[in-house]
Amino acid sequence: MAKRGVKLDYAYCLGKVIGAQGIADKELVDLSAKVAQVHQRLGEQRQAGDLGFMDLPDQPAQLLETILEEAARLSSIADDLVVLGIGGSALGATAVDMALKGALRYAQPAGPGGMRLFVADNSDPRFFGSLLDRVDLERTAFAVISKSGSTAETMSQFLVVKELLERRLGKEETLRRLVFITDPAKGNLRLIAKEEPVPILSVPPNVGGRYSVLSPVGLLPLACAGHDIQALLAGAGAMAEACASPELEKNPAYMLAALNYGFYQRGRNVLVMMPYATDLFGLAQWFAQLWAESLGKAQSLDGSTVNLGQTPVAAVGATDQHSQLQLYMEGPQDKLIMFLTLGNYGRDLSIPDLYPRIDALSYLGGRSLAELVQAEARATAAALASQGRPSYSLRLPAIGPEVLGEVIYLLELATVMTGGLLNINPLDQPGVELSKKLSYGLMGRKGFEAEAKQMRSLDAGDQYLI
Ligand SMILES: O=P(O)(O)OC[C@H]1O[C@](O)(CO)[C@@H](O)[C@@H]1O
Repeated sequence: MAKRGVKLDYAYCLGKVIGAQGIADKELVDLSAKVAQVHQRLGEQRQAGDLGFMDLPDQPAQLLETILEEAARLSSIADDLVVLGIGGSALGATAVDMALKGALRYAQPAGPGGMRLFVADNSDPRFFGSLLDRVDLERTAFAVISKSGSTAETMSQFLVVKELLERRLGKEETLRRLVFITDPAKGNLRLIAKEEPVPILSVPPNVGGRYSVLSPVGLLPLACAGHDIQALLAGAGAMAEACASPELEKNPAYMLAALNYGFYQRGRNVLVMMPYATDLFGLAQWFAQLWAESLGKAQSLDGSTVNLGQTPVAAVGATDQHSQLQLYMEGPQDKLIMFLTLGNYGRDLSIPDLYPRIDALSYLGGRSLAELVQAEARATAAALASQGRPSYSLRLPAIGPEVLGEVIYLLELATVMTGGLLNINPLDQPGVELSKKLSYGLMGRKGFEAEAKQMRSLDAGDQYLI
């Protein structure tokens, strides 16, 4: 069995530790039976080819070769890679790049460590325009990532960039700076690539956007940025092995799902992911999409209206101890906290003892910042537990590609298991369609005249206060 580093500590979820708000032994037994049933269903779905994300740790060597070759080609002609993509086509690459290169990664010059990765996941012209102003177009490549090939934000950015590049560099040089990642058979990017020779990689059809970070969607940008994508996949593979058992007590993804589900049933409608590392904030944002789009559903699998879902919140420790913790400690008993802690920060700064006569400072002297932030993580979980407020911790030995692969796979499988426990479909997202269609109507897209009309009737009119 491959070596694994991530551990799940759930002591502060248990009734015997935190009292009546915690999960009792008997409940765990009941949850265990439910999990075993869903495990069987997931097995059938996997057999039917519906759970493509579970196969991503074991991708064909040939595909990885192709990804690495394309990354080498792009980095030979450009210093920066701009991803044009949104949602699941953006958040995974951001999460891993931010974790591995640091939240301040844009401040680093591009160099032997790989290309700088910019993820332009918004059609906001102020943001996108200033990004285009800052990069050197001659030394910038663009990865257009859209499974559907029709997402308005991504496709409009592509049109802007294509025209800009062509005007500046001509058609041939423009095409050299592009790569498409999309569905293997359909969509507008496929159509365009038939006419214009742009390299194109496929998103497996059975892998939805938010489960796609370990497919070319995440792997190509990450390889361009110089990250070890094989190590990322190896970590995911090790976690997949560790999550093979149908037994709750032997399967960390299932335990995570059971805890989230158990607490949701008890009215904990909010799940806060709070890594104690600024560089992991992108991971918390990636998880927010995974959890929200997968579990926020109107209908159960039997067709009845249920309107379920636990609201994910992305927080970061210790920063949000001084922003949100007051609410978590004393606000409604509707939250469950998932901490991510680090055994090793990869670097440390010792705190000098500059004022030995000031007690409120001298205790810090001789300690280190890693000791402080680790103590704060422990203290926050303990403080919450003392008020009967549950939390669990994913303990990461350090930040590295293997560990991130483990966490990604763990959370994806936990999400699908939670969907099974809730008896909803965690793989679709019907609720995002209406606003897309109404936007098409507003923007005058052919075929959406009815939506334009609907929009006029829905427009409530303006009621200004000032
Ligand atoms: O990759 P695409 O097709 O551009 O979709 C981007 C995102 O849009 C959504 O469909 C929701 O609007 C997500 O599920 C998806 O990750």
